[in-house]
Amino acid sequence: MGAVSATVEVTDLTYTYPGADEATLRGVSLTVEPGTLCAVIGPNGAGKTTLCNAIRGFVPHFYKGELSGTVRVAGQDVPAADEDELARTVGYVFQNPFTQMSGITDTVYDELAFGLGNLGVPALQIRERVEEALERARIGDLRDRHPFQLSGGQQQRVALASVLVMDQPVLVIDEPTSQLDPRSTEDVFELVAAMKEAGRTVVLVEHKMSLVAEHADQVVVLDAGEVVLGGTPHEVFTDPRTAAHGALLPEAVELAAALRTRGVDVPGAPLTVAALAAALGGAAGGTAGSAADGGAHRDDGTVGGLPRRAGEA
Ligand SMILES: Nc1ncnc2c1ncn2[C@@H]1O[C@H](COP(=O)(O)OP(=O)(O)OP(=O)(O)O)[C@@H](O)[C@H]1O
Repeated sequence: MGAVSATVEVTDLTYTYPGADEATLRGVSLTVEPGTLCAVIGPNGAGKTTLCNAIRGFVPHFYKGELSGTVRVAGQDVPAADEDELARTVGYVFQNPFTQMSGITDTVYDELAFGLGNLGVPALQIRERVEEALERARIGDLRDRHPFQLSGGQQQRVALASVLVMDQPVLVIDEPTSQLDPRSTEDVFELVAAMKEAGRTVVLVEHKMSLVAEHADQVVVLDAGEVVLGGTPHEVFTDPRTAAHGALLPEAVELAAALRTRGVDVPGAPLTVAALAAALGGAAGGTAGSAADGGAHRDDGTVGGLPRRAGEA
């Protein structure tokens, strides 16, 4: 698949829902480079979903309201862009995979083919792309199942595969794992990581901060519609202002703080449990991945089933 690389650029974005007294987003600016993952975190009601909707054009195309500032994706001015054009550039996966199913297909295979058919992609190409997406999302065994008769975790993988198959360069993913068990959560993140490694630009809202610490290149903290902090996971999660703004912290950061208050010397600033274990001198899962990345890399020389980039350890 050959998704072109695309930058997401939000500049001084202020947005007010129709009829609302106050703006939900206030002067938000962020840049997400191609092939990187930006996690948007912050307390409930901070405006994270609204920001996702601004990047995929639902704000203001669908919700209307008043918007100022700019949102650009792959050079396109999102509020002015044609919706079909945007659909080719931005894929999205939201919390409830059930609502993302088209509702008019009888099999997972047809569900994946549906969007491509709408775009007028030739049948042979559709077949090739669907087969590839089934394989990458490791849902080949579900191909003949009805999309509505799958578990939540299976549906979320199908939702991600139906984005993967469209080959959009930008993905907006809003709390994809909130309804999933730990195993399905891991599966979904493996796929998200693989999409990033394949060069896609990812904007992710996620409340599980250990996953954010492991996968994000950049973390943006939203509070009451404003970007109050931003930086690498290390910068954001070691900054005391993050928790003060009502954002959650990775469990390893909480654990390290608790251990320190009990007089345990925890060297460095471990963000993942694996890194914490390594810092404490324990077994951190052998040699799979560095302590800093929490062992996200697999031992078989691939990342989520895709080859590692050249030069990657
Ligand atoms: N369609 C809408 N019309 C009017 N106000 C809305 C609409 N959708 C969201 N809001 C308001 O915008 C604010 C931000 O909501 P948003 O869902 O973007 O926050 P969030 O950070 O994603 O929250 P959560 O973590 O709870 O999902 C809230 O005050 C919410 O009530």
